[in-house]
Amino acid sequence: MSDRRSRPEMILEVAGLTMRFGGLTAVSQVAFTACRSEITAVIGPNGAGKTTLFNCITGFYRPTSGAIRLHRPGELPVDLHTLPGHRIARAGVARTFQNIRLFPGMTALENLLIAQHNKLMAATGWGIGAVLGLSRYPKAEREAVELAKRWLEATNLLERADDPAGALPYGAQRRLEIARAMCTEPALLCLDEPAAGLNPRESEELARLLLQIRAQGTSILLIEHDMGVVMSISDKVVVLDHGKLIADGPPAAVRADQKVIAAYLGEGDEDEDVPAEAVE
Ligand SMILES: Nc1ncnc2c1ncn2[C@@H]1O[C@H](COP(=O)(O)OP(=O)(O)OP(=O)(O)O)[C@@H](O)[C@H]1O
Repeated sequence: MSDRRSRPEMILEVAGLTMRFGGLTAVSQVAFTACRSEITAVIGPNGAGKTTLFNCITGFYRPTSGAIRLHRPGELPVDLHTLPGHRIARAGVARTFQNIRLFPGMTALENLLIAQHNKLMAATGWGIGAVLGLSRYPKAEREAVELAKRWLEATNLLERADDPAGALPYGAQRRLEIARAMCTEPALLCLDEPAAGLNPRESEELARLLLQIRAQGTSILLIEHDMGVVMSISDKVVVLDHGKLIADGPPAAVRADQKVIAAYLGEGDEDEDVPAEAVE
């Protein structure tokens, strides 16, 4: 009998993924893998299909064809391409968005507790346990607050725990979004342009945070235009151009790839050139 357990090193497998919008093929036959406890970056010029790929992985779009599988150690692979978004989140995939989507009127701490709503509801036995006086809620609530505080500390936001999320500076809101995603204790954290709008100091702080998240065992899939961040922290870089995968490998190899250079030069956007200084 064949052993269908996941290979230990792989967390995400994308195979023959295609997404069409009417006559437009935004993602075409894309295939790559992301490894456990690694940072995998997805880069490419504007319109290359990065966000569409992310939306397929996180369940916002149902791909036209192909497969996306989550491999967790010792478990059967999960076919993410067949699941709705909330089931994908429950399977262990968390995401942040290009545009910040916090609850601005709630405090930073409350935003992190909301992220743990499912866990807290389960602790009440979805209400039934509470009626019977069997609720494990107080303990679960204490643990949820502990976890939230741990991530507020990791993101340097502990002092702002009671401030409304909407009152935080932009860079702090970006970090809070990551903290919120981490409070769901994901196996795979998907980040859509987390460095967008950050100043160089904030980008460095973000890079350190992502390395810390990787060090504690969470795998990261990252769409990012900031090549300084991508090249300095990624274990692997996947490059899309016009919906197709054109390169896939370690940062230094990808940066030297002629197809990648041509794709970025073709775009004529100085900001997005793959910078020489970003590669050690
Ligand atoms: N919902 C949609 N309906 C129709 N076309 C779409 C939709 N979403 C994306 N597209 C098209 O698919 C292509 C890929 O877009 P996508 O946003 O995935 O690229 P991207 O690499 O994320 O770009 P950027 O770096 O500018 O964010 C583009 O031509 C875009 O116009």
